[in-house]
Amino acid sequence: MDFRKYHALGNVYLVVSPDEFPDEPAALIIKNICHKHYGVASDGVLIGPFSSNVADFGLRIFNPDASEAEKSGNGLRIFCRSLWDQGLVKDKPFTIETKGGVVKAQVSDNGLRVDVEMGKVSFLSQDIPVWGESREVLLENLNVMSLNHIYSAVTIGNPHCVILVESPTEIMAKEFGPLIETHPNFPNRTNVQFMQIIDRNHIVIEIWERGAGYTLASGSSSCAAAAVAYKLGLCDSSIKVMMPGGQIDVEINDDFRVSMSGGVTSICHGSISTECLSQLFH
Ligand SMILES: N[C@@H](CCC[C@H](N)C(=O)O)C(=O)O
Repeated sequence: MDFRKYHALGNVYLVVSPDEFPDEPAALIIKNICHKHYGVASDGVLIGPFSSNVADFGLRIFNPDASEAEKSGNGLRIFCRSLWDQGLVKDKPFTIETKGGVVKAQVSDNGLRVDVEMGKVSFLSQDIPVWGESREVLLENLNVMSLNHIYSAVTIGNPHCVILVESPTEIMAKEFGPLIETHPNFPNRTNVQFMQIIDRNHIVIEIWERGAGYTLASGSSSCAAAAVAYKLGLCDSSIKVMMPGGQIDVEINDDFRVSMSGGVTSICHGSISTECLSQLFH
């Protein structure tokens, strides 16, 4: 199975052609591919381009636990870069269909930078989803390990739970992230961000990703956290999101449509052996 490996600020994805998957991708194969010891080491697998009736290209996004994500910001930027590397796009805007909606993207700086209009965020419980009556989920209480967290929830196609803290740490994300990801409030599980407001245009986040665990950066998490900061009146509409892996620039317009811009780096191309794909290691 041939793959292209990229990272976006340390968030690693493999891009694989749909031709490599004549059937529905098996969970074992996705898990093996992503495994850091038994596979190629990746935060997810991007399968595409598919043909699409509503966009220029179609994309499916898989987490390392083999769950399918509706959207991924870094995944999308990486997929755009792989299209550019294959000569399928140039420097003009184009569209991509994901399970979480159609996005518009543009590659620039000789493939090194990609901008994506990620779509409109919603804070409504039924859209995210979060259990309970219909409401915008802003500054609610979440009790985890006898500690009360104040969280806001948002979807940009995939679900996010943003928690305001004074100083986010990796330990915080790793300790509380898995418990919040699977908290009964979130029927589809959730991505989790611990967010510090630096000033009106800068935030810091630490991330725990649904189905992937601790990651150095996340595009949809950046958009979600920035949208919450803007919604709560803590930041302006132009926000630099700083993560352990680097920075993503997010713009939010008046009707909460969110765009992001950031770097993508090619790591390698390769081929995964059949024996690696099919053995049960874990
Ligand atoms: N790394 C991603 C998010 C990938 C999907 C996520 N784990 C989910 O299940 O929603 C990003 O850059 O957005």
